[in-house]
Parts: sequence; C-alpha cells; structure tokens
Amino acid sequence: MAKTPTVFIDGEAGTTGLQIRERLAILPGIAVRSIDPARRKDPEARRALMAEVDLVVLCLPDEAAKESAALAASLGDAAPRLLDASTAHRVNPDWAYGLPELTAEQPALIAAAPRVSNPGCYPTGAILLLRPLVEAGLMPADYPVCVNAISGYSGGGNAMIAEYEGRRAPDFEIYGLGLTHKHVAELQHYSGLTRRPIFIPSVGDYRQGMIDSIPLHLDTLPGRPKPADIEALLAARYAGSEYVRVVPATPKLEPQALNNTNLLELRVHGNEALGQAVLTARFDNLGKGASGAAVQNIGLMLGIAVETRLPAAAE
Ligand SMILES: NC(=O)C1=CN([C@@H]2O[C@H](COP(=O)(O)OP(=O)(O)OC[C@H]3O[C@@H](n4cnc5c(N)ncnc54)[C@H](OP(=O)(O)O)[C@@H]3O)[C@@H](O)[C@H]2O)C=CC1
Ligand SMILES: CC(=O)N[C@@H](CCC(=O)OP(=O)(O)O)C(=O)O
Repeated sequence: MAKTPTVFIDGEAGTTGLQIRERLAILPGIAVRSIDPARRKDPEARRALMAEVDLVVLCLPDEAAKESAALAASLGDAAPRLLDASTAHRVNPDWAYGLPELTAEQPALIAAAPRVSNPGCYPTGAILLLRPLVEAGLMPADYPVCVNAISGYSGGGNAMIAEYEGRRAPDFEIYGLGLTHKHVAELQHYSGLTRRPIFIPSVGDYRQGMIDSIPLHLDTLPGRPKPADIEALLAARYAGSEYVRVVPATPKLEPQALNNTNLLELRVHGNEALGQAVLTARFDNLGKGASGAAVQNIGLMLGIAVETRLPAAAE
C-alpha cells in the first residue's frame, strides 16, 4: 500500500495555518505532523521535522517564511516540497505560482514543482478577471487598471483580528494609499499588465469575505466591447472550472456569501448605453484567498483528492 503523505504546517497556530489544519484534519489521505508548541519558533526543531515530512506549508510572516525556506533547502536531497502562503516568493521564477486556474498548464506545473507560492488574497480575484482580457487583446497590456477591494479583518491575521474583536479598530477604512501595497507586484505580473495598476484595498468590521472590483470605460478598450462580450469571454475561459464561476450581474454585492468555501464568483456589471462596466470577483479571503487555495494546491502537489471547504461548510 502507498505511504500516506506527511505534511508539516509551519505556523499552524496562525489564522491561515489553523484553517489549513482544520481542512486537512478530515482528509484520510494525509497525515499532519505538528511541532511541539514550545519549540515552534526554534529553527533546529523546525528543520528536524522538515526532514521527516513530504510537504511543508509555510503560514508565516514573509521574513520567517524566507528563513523557513532556507532551512528546508539546507536539507539538500532530503528537502521536503514547500507551499508558501506568504508574499515572499510569489514573483520568484524558482517558485510555481499556485493559482491552478491561471492557465491550462498551471495545474501540471504546480503538481510537479518542488516549491509553490500560494497567491495573495486580493490578487487572486483581480488576476482571474484581468488575465483573460489581456490574453484575448480585449484589454491592452498597458491599460490603466484600477482595482478597488474590500476584505474582512481576518485578512490582517491574528494581530488585526485582536484589534477588531477588541473594538480598537474603525468600522471601515481604506488603506494602501501610498500605492505600494505588497500585492501589486504579483497582481501586475500574473495579469500580464505592463503598466503598474493602482490598487486600493479596504477593510471592514466583519471577519471574512472579499470583493475585488475593477471599473472599465468600455469606449477606451479596443473594439469597444459590450458588457456581454466580456462576460462571454470570461464564461468561456472558466467553463468547467470546479471553483471559479462566472455568474449573472447583480445590482448589489456583499462579500460574505462564499465564506468557508473555495469558490470564487466573477461578474460583469455593465451599462451598455453608458459604455461602462465594473468587473467583480467575490470569494472568501481565508478560502480561495488563502487556506482553501492552499488545500487545493496540496491536493495537486500530492496527487490526491481533497475537500477544500471547512468541515462545517461541507455538511
Ligand atoms: N489572513 C489572510 O487572509 C491571509 C494571509 N496570508 C499570509 O499567510 C501568512 C500567515 O498569515 P496569517 O495566518 O494571517 O498570520 P497570523 O499572524 O495569524 O499567523 C502567523 C503565525 O506565524 C507564527 N510565527 C511568526 N514568526 C514565526 C517564526 N519565526 N517561526 C515560527 N512561527 C512564527 C505566529 O506566531 P506568533 O503570533 O506567536 O508570533 C503566528 O502563529 C502571512 O504571510 C500572510 O501574509 C495569505 C493570504 C491571506
Ligand atoms: C485586511 C488586510 O490587512 N489584508 C492584508 C492582506 C492579506 C495578506 O496577508 O495577504 P497575503 O499574505 O496573501 O499577501 C494586507 O492588506 O496586508
């Protein structure tokens, strides 16, 4: 009988790590190995456990993720495969980008890669909206894109959760107004844009759920497409996708409807007479934006079927 693959989640007590652990706990095809909590930041203890497992999932701040990747590399031939949930390696060509829906080839690249970087929450939705348009020539690569987004406060990890749940944070705020948010690099790179997009995130007083929205003046696009043309392009691109769905436009949209799932909905809200449209992507920042996506990638990397929903949502 084939050996059950083993996984160590480095950072399993954090927001993302905990949700990956909960999802993996119900899978019979994977054995999760945990570190002694007292030694969870001890490099030697982490390195020793890395040597014993097939796959390490990094759910750490960027600097700690880089340190962990170096610890794994120091094991040479005994190094485990890595899946990094942080921002540290997302545009590093030595790491596969863990967005299986990016291209037809991406699932096979992820399945074979020694190192995979899980995408950022905000870029996941924006890339899935933009890349097909750029590839089809419907949007020029140098188009001046603006992405607005809202996240639940769990997107800021344990520190932001404590601020909101301790009533020490505003009900709503926009941020990243220096225009240098850490997600812009991967958003631009994997969308295929040559001009740096403007990205304006915001966070509200609710735990989880995310919407990216991208306004378009259709008369500035080649061929002046109608909203229905864009919707048809996206629908054809994601036909048959297990998790990404193109669904009808709605006059209003709230961000929490897909929580605890790995689903992502794309919409084209448009007004043909005005020549304007807004593209939206709705998903769970902790689901397809983090832990659900990580479990999807773990399934591809280990070649096993996985359940990407949280156990409560799967009932
Ligand atoms: N939350 C989200 O929606 C998303 C998060 N991510 C990314 O996932 C990663 C983890 O984020 P998140 O779970 O939100 O963060 P949290 O702050 O909730 O968790 C991080 C965990 O890492 C631990 N940790 C910190 N430094 C070390 C270290 N040197 N060695 C071992 N453990 C360490 C922390 O312990 P302690 O608290 O004791 O310091 C904590 O348990 C980040 O890179 C984040 O950017 C990605 C997508 C979405
Ligand atoms: C609300 C909030 O603060 N969100 C975080 C993004 C979530 C995150 O940490 O994302 P990645 O690890 O995927 O890059 C932020 O804007 O920095």
